[in-house]
Amino acid sequence: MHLDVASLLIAVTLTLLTAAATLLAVMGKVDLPARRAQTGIVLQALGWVLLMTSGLVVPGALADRVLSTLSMASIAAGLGCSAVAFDLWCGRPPAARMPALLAVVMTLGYSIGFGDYAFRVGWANGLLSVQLALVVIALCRPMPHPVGRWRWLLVTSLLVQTAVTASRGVLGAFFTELFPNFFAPHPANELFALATIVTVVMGLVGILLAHREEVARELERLAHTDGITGVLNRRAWMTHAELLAADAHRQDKPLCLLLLDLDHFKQINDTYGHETGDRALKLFADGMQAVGLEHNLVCRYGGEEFCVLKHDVGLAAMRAYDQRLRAWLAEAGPRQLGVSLGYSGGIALLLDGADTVDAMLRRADALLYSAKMLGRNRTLDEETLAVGVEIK
Ligand SMILES: Nc1nc2c(ncn2[C@@H]2O[C@H](COP(=O)(O)OP(=O)(O)OP(=O)(O)O)[C@@H](O)[C@H]2O)c(=O)[nH]1
Repeated sequence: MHLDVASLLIAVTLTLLTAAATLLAVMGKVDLPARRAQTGIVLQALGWVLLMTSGLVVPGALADRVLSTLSMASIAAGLGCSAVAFDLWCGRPPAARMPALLAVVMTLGYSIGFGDYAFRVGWANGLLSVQLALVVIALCRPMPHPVGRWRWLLVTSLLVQTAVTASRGVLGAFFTELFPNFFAPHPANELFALATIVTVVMGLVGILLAHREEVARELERLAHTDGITGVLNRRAWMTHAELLAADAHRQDKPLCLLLLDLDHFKQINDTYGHETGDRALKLFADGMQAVGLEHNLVCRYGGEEFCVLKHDVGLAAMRAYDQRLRAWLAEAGPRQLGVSLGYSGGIALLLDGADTVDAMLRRADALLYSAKMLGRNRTLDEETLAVGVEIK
């Protein structure tokens, strides 16, 4: 079977253009990592179109130099964008500086040394393979969160690309007479074109899988958190709380719950509008987390009610938390919102035996109700209520 290099290179370019068009068409409205991946593949496709066009002009002429240099710049920049996308999908801040620097240095060197064929082929392919190898290393490093098998698909695809690109660099730089031209019939060119088609397809599948995983992670996060305040919603909080209660029973450790309800919240909505009401809810949740120290499981329980659960701490620590929160709100409410925020609360401790989070919530709710009846802006617990004293 005879392989025709020109047709293979056209097939590479078409594959890349198809992959770029597919990513733009099927991903829809996307977040930052997917946008970077789209830009990456579009730039690589553009780079190949420019490379193919450079084959149509007089070799070594100015047009060849300009088209080839732009092509290298586009391919290297595309690789840099893809590297940023992979970092973000892996849950890491993107390390964009090194790929960008390599892309700039490679393009400049290529343009300056264009007249020397051996240099430019060795230089461009050498630095591109370093860029590829760095992406592979980044993908192989331990991840902050579990990632799917798309990682290994991309690693395999990039490793193949690294190997063929590096071999082209070595052949071009040191065995120049055996490797006359990118478009010439040569086994290395045929292998390069075939490997590129295969790796583009693998890369496309890897990118789509990584994007799908990111979307699934985001959906899960949204299902667990409250949209306005960013803290856990009641359902997700209950799941965690029940596990903590089971642990506390097993290890005979304290567990303490505080149920809070903003005072006269309807008035805030009515006076300043719902948007300010929403900002007040967010500020309140921020405060609950800011003063939390450790072991602080916060949720928006519903409407203007919040709940915090602390394990390994008793009544005194929860009372101290309540005081810190009141002090924080007294300062932050007027400053950030122009409104004073007050709340009533009820504290419940996990009791021995078969006590549950549900039962704790019921007890805390009864105390919260008493706090409202006593005039609001106070927190009650079973002890203070029994002796007729309340924290305020
Ligand atoms: N802005 C905003 N308001 C909300 C939200 N959820 C519930 N609310 C409002 O919270 C208010 C709760 O009103 P009430 O149950 O009368 O409670 P309150 O005014 O705080 O009175 P007390 O609890 O008795 O001190 C209602 O006006 C609800 O519309 C929300 O997500 N955003």
